Amino acid sequence: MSVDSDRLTVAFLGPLGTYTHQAAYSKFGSTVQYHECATINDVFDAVSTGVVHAGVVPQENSIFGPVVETYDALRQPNVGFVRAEIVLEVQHCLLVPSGSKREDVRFIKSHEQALGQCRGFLEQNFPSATLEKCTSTAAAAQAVLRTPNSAAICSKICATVFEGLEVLFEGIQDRSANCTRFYVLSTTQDGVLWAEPTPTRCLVRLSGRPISDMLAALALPVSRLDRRPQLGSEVVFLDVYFAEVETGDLCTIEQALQRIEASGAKGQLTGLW
Ligand SMILES: O=C(O)C(=O)C[C@]1(C(=O)O)C=C[C@@H](O)C=C1
Repeated sequence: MSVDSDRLTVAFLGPLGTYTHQAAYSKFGSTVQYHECATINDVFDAVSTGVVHAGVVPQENSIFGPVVETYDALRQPNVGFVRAEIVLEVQHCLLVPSGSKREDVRFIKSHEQALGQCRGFLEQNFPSATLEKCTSTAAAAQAVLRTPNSAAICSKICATVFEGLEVLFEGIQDRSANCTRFYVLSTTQDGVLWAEPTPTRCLVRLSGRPISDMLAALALPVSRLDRRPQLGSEVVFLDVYFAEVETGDLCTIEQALQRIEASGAKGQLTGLW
């Protein structure tokens, strides 16, 4: 779908102030129209139903690893097609209602990923606090304003977005270098204005045969491999694999997909960027 950038609509995991929002802004800037979603699944829904032209979802963090909700969504056919990636540096802060002190904090809220990235800090500084998962870091910041004795792990930006919050600790993730990688989705593979003109990488979803057989049939350089349990199967430990492959050449990819089908497995191109 080819549209002018001022008419382009981009879904992201909201509310304003999430890292996903910052990642989306770093790619699309101020001219597009942003569409805030409450969950990662809602971003996939907005993309697959054509409500928006593009969607941004977190895919992997350098401390805590793959974002499970994103891979779970990618197991289904036609949920969106990856057309770009964004890498964002993530420096987490602990935000509290203005005037609160460290000893007031009994509940710490955040996205599961951010809680995981700050595990060491939390164990050391707040060993008896109750950790509460929220749909995003900015949703956690919003919730802190309604919940006494709570704090949120989120971006410093949330102290500006939501009035009444202040930064108690800064740079609290377990390693100072911390990056999250995001996938940018479009509804289909075709005609995307913002996609790379010459792709160098693709994402292939593989299922149905042992992974060693499927990789042998693929016979292309794989730079990362993720797996999740297969949906709707009665067989235990049957997985769907996601291979990032180091080629953007459609003819080469098509031939690899034919080899995979011939081996009795299923292969679907799920991204090209
Ligand atoms: O909650 C947010 O701010 C998000 O954008 C989600 C998310 C994630 O799921 O990985 C993104 C980046 C950070 O690593 C932590 C959380």
